Amino acid sequence: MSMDYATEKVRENGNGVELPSTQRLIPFENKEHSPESYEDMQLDYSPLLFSSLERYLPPNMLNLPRDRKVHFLSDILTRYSPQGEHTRVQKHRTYRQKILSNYEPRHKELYTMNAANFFVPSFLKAISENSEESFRSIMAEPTAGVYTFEMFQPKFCEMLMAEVESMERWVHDQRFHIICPNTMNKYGVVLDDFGLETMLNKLMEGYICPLSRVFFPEVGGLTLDSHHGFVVEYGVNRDIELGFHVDDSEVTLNVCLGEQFYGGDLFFRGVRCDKHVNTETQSEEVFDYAHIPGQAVLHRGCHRHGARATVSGHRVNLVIWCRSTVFRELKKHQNDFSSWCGDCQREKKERQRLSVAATKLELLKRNGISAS
Ligand SMILES: O=C(O)CCC(=O)C(=O)O
Ligand SMILES: [Fe+2]
Repeated sequence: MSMDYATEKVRENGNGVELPSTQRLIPFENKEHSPESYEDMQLDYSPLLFSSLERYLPPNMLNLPRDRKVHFLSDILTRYSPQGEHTRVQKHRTYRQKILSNYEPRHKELYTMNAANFFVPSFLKAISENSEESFRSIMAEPTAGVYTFEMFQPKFCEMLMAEVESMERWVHDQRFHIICPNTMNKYGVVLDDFGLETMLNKLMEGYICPLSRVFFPEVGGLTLDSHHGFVVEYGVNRDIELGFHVDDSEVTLNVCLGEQFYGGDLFFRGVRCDKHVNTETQSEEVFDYAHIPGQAVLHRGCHRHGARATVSGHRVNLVIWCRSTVFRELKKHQNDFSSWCGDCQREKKERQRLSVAATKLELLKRNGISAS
């Protein structure tokens, strides 16, 4: 089975460049500082990016006026972006503005987080208790690192599907050319592009982060700071299946919204780091999951998976790829991921086994020598 990296179109070809030492962010997040909101400002990059980066400002800059901080951070971001990337960011901004100023939402209530109306009570209770015990009380972990639980109210799922239908009708009527959810799914919409970014960010911060902090701390679950939120659709005249891949995320939330369908099972095949992404699957890593409307699946982005053919009916899933800038940066400086990669773990065990064997042999030899 060959492996694909599912990516979001606009993130392809990102490169980094070295910054002059005079203009640097500090290497560790200042957790005591509460960042300001930049949502009301006209910016070249996501306002959320400015809020996340604020915690990395040199201490003497933290209390400067917002426009000074924006200036400093934009300068850094522009240096990081090769011209192509910068143009892409600008184009994407214009693209979103075009949608936002023309598309009339069908269910405005979806665009603001309303926990009591969105989530089922058991989920809300577990989140408010905020402990591993409370999370486990509403979850199953059918295979290591895959958590399933009831999350959304049926009304929310119906409204979101109706909203997506209305977005698609608008796209069709306007003959608007939309960006696909990612490089693999051709049917569906990027919810962030249609004005749901703020709501989905609240969903990530308030309702995914508490879980990822407990279940996925070693892959950036402690520091999720951005997301890519989209809906994918399968069935007749849509995508049929989804090939074997890893997500462009640290943690993925995948919720089946509906409707009626046969097939479409998710298949999981073990967690891997970039180096081992194409290695063989071990029998204990094989796990298949049948989607149930309203049920969420939470897994690491690097847990290799795909979706089997939806053989009849229509399947609609909400997918949120959650990312951590800090984790991605740290990953560049490491090469042993044995705390989560199945093959790094196997390699480490093998190294330990060889080392124990070598030590035993050495001891035997020494004993042999001293015995003679
Ligand atoms: O169709 C599904 O449920 C899987 C979707 C998925 O894996 C993805 O979009 O990354
Ligand atoms: Fe995926």
